[in-house]
Amino acid sequence: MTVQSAYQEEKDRLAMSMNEIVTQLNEIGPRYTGNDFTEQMLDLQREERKKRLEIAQREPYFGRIDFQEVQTDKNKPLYIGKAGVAKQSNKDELIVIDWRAPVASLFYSFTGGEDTAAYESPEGEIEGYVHLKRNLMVRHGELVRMVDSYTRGQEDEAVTDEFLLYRLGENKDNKLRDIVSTIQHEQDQIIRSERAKALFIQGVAGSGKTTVALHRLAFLLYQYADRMRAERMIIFAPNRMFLDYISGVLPELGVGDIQQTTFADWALELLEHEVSLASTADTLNYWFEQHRTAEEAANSSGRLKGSLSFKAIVDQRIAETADRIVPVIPFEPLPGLVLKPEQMQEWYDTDYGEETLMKKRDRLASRIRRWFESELKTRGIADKKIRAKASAKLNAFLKKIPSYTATQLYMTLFHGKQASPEVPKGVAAATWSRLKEGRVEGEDLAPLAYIHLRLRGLQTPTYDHIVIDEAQDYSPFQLEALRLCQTAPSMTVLGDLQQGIHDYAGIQSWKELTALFEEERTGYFELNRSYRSTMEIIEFANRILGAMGGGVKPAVPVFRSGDPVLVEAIEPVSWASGIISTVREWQSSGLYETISVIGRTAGQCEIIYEALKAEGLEPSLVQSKQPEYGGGLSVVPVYLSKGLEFDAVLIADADADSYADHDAKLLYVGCTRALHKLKLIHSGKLTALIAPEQLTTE
Ligand SMILES: Nc1ncnc2c1ncn2[C@@H]1O[C@H](COP(=O)(O)OP(=O)(O)OP(=O)(O)O)[C@@H](O)[C@H]1O
Repeated sequence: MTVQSAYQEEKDRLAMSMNEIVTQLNEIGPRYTGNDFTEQMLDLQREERKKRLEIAQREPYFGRIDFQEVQTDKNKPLYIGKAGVAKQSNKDELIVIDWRAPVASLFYSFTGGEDTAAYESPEGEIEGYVHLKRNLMVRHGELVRMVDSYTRGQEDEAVTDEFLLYRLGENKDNKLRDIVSTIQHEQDQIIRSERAKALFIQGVAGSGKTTVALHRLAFLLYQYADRMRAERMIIFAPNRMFLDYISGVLPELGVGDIQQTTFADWALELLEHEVSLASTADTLNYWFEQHRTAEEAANSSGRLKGSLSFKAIVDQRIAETADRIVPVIPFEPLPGLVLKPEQMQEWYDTDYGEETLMKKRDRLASRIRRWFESELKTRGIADKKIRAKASAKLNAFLKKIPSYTATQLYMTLFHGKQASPEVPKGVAAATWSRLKEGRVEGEDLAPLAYIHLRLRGLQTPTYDHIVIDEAQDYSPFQLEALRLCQTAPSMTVLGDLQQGIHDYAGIQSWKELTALFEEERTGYFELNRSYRSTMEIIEFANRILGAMGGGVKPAVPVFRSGDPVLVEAIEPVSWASGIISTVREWQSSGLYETISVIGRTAGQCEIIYEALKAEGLEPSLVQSKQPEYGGGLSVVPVYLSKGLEFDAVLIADADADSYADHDAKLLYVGCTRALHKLKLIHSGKLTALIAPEQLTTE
């Protein structure tokens, strides 16, 4: 078949598909507004279907794979799209196959060659031959691009990356996008991994971790539709701006209603805002606005409070409290009327089985009260004075049964008779003085959430699946708290140790987190290919990490070449004008949609922001509490740039003063935000993290 006839064939097929989709859409009637429950349910189903069809209408499919099962001689073209569509007249005939369907996995897993390929169907493995793998790009109902990445019998039998490279070369706006049309095999394996596991993903910068996790949620909801619900899934991300940045992906995949939050917001809500959080900006200022040493990070109170040894201290305190719940002395409200401790113990042990500690405590107290009322009634005690005296005794007795909120129990660790000797005095004093005023630091939230869950449990249903992004910044204790929110682990935990810039709170090795789960319930994947940046940028960034040592695996770039990375010395007096002229040049080139000037500190970013604004360049300044990221031209402190990406990045201060030897991860994060263009300027001595041979100038 010639290219022209193949193109015509695809155009005809597209016209047929669009026609079918539009017809089906038009047949969906208006919304039902009455009170009939069955009709309401049917209306919801119709709405669901409408949403899927609208997704299909925007882009019916993006790929085609021709597959011939070994037992047959029929070679079937399968069209893969974001939402499956069956023919109205024959529901068994799929005009579009949902990308999450088992057979669609062939589109992602097939890497070329004449051998048979296979996919797992509910009936077992299906084997066959792939004849064609074709990428199709449809925009506004028109076929705009067609690339064959594999044709059986042609000389080069490996699947080519041409379409992927085309997609990677595109500019980015202010939102992360879905990647269904170009999911790579190693990413697909993670997306389609089984549900009942804690999956850990170590992925280099730009390897698609965030994107993959979001696609995995969409896959799980499709594959386990009978067991998992979007509203019982939750995503933890580092800050609200990041949540805004990723907010477009799930709706585009037809998934809504998944909770998206930060650990701090989640914990504060769980604690019913019993405490308030000292400003996160203060914490960031403390760690990033001045130089801090690795020793300071290692000895930080955050590391201590996130550790399993601190959890052991908390567990011990909970156990001591549990031991004190059932009274060891008899209750005697009236002479001769005795409730024995053995009886209370029996109620406690047998009647309230799996309840949480404080719920058991409350039930025991109610049971004692009921016993008291019924005994008084049986004995016919009506004398008001006697009753009042007995009631006073009851209240005094019940008061002695310990009752705590999470904060109250936590506070006992730091002050007073029961203070833990294992908590260093300075940490105890600082924590206590904050707690007294109802304030906590981020580091207190994991223990508090954990205590709350042990004392009172989760008010909402347990989570079917938990996603934790940037998990290298999580402590083992945080994960232990989240573990209590599930009946069995089903998690996707992703991060990059090389970007672990919050080392005053996070982990040093994945083992610290994986060890919390049974081995057979744990999966570990590595993503080493980086899709975001050009080869030049990745190679440059890898050298920075080389200076860090520690045997970290370098990122492997996709073969996408771009401009060389520029490092430019500039006179201090020309620093601001240098930044302005670079931004102007990039803007006027028309090549880049998103441009970021990345500074080392928030203070420096403010200066840059003002300078750009004075020139009428309309930048936005990214700050720690920001709820949204607007794209365009932005000025970002390096420690807030994590997770984001920009077409062009200017590192504004690559000086030795700004980036000392132990700041390699910070500089690495900054550089790996760039897709196509990276430039670094320095007005003082260049940071030693950049080797002399890395220097290229325009
Ligand atoms: N298979 C793919 N096809 C096309 N683009 C991809 C693919 N995988 C990743 N990308 C793109 O690479 C970029 C980085 O993805 P993402 O932000 O998910 O990576 P990450 O590993 O979370 O990065 P980081 O840790 O640096 O924040 C995004 O623009 C994403 O769309």
